[in-house]
Amino acid sequence: MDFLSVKSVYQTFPLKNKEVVILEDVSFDIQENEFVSLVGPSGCGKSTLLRIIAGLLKPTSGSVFFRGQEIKGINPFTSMVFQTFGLLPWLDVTENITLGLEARGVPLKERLKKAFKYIDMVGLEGFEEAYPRELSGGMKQRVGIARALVMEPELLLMDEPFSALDALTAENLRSEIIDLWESRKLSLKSILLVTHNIEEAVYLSDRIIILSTHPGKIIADERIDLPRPRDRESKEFYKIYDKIYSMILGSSLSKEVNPGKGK
Ligand SMILES: Nc1ncnc2c1ncn2[C@@H]1O[C@H](COP(=O)(O)OP(=O)(O)OP(=O)(O)O)[C@@H](O)[C@H]1O
Repeated sequence: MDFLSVKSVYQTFPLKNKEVVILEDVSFDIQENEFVSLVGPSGCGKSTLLRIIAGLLKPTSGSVFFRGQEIKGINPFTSMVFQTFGLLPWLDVTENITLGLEARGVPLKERLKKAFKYIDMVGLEGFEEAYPRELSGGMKQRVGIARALVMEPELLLMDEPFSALDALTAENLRSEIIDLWESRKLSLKSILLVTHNIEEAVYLSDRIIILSTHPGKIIADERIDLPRPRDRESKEFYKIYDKIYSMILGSSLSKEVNPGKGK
């Protein structure tokens, strides 16, 4: 049985009195212990697809299954990390992290115990009572990651989590996420990452799924078999990078040259 299965998902949105197809017949599976990235041109529907998997958006048609069970409503096996962190400015670090647990009805003592565990794990000790405005971008994203992990998801959904950070901070957080995921100490089994950054996708993923745009359709599903930790300078790394890059470029160029194609 597949860990996560997305089956024949279509999504349309209204635009100027017309229904525009954003996602067309999107189907793929993710297995346990896989790190999968979703890449594709801007506007191809990557974030929409994450929201559908999280159960925040009901697709126009099609379904999402988790371990064979159809997800109707919020997907309790997932939590999400956002590009712009999504923190509530009037809550401190601990309160931001425990908000979801509170909504689940977890008692205060247990909420705090779990929050402190994940605050430690993401390296935010000493900042328990800090407010988002007092934190750097990297620290805000650490709160975002702790807030997602404290829900003990089996599948972590990450929507461009590193793209608002400076290069060095992004690099540190990438390594830490890989270490956390590889440690297998958490309930976390698999990660689905949305990214524009092809190098990041090749560095992190077991598989890269490429979406075309207008409408968003899967055009490739590439397995990355390079051993970890990966060497960005290696010939093999470059080869895969080039291949993914050409596929994305090819799909957006063919749409510019022949915009009616695929409709
Ligand atoms: N709720 C909505 N109502 C109408 N249109 C929407 C809605 N949500 C998304 N869209 C449209 O759907 C398309 C896909 O958006 P989405 O954010 O999923 O793309 P994306 O691939 O994540 O883009 P980017 O890489 O730029 O973040 C866009 O054209 C967007 O304007």
